[in-house]
Amino acid sequence: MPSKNTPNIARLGDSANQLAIIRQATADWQQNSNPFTVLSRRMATSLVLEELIAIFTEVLETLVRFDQLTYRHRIGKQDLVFRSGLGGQHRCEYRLSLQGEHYGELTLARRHRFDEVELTAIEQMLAIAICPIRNACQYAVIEQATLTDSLTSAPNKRALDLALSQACSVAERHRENYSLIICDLDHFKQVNDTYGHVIGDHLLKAAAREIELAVRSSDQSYRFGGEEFAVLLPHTEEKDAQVVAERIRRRIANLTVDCGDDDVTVTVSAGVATRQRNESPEQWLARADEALYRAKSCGRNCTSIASRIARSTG
Ligand SMILES: Nc1nc2c(ncn2[C@@H]2O[C@H](COP(=O)(O)OP(=O)(O)OP(=O)(O)O)[C@@H](O)[C@H]2O)c(=O)[nH]1
Repeated sequence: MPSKNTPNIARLGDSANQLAIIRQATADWQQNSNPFTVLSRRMATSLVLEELIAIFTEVLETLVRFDQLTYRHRIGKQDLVFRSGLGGQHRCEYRLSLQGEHYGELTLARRHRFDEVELTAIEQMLAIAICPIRNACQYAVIEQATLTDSLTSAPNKRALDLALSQACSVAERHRENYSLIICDLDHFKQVNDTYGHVIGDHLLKAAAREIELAVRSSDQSYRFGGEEFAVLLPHTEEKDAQVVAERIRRRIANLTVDCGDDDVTVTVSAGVATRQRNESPEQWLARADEALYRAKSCGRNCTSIASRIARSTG
């Protein structure tokens, strides 16, 4: 049953004439080539910030000439910069905000000044674009949150799953070496039991930071379980990944968290697996896990390398 605010065909009347009017109005709106209508129509088609900025740039260009458009925004840890064209010495800059929230900066540049009419046109276009841009920014925040561990701010298990399957495709296509390290803090239950969960959480955050500091910026670390971390290393063969795992292990062994009377320390065990040809993300992860299990069995605070599995090619 439609609510009292929902326009429905019955309330508009049953006449074929009224239906025709609605259909014609929709067709007019869809075919209208006025840049403002085109912009509002096209901006409603995406929730992806980069696509919206590309649409905005394309439609604005039909109205105002400019040499460069730059949009910048920071969402969480991510700096977004979208740029098209080459710059000029005259600029107009807009700080995009709506209801007190900031949604990035937009800069237009060209070799000669923007006049009053052009500035008005740009501002009217921005007035249309701001709501879709706000929606895309909020969507990106939510999307980022679903990929981020809330305690350590490291990417989470879901992010690792996506990265592993992407790494498998790239590794297969380009015959690249990709390695995976799985690290698990040793006897972490004892830390929680002895010092409490707050200290346990501090230690987890500190361990995540140490792992991040131990790897190159092209590598990515993840918290993928309670006290389990993973590092994905592109273009890295087994022996180099082992060096990184050992560096992580030493950094964590040197880590202390001050808890008043005591300095709490922890060690980590690590398993290293370099992806084999035709290996699925699950098989790769399972081999890294098996290596970790071996490191735990060997007394912990050490690194173990995954066994290679011979595969039939037939
Ligand atoms: N403080 C804190 N503890 C967590 C969190 N997630 C998991 N844990 C704890 O991590 C501990 C993991 O314990 P186990 O799986 O028995 O492993 P362990 O004690 O580290 O032993 P080994 O892995 O065999 O060396 C459990 O006590 C969990 O409660 C968290 O977010 N915060």
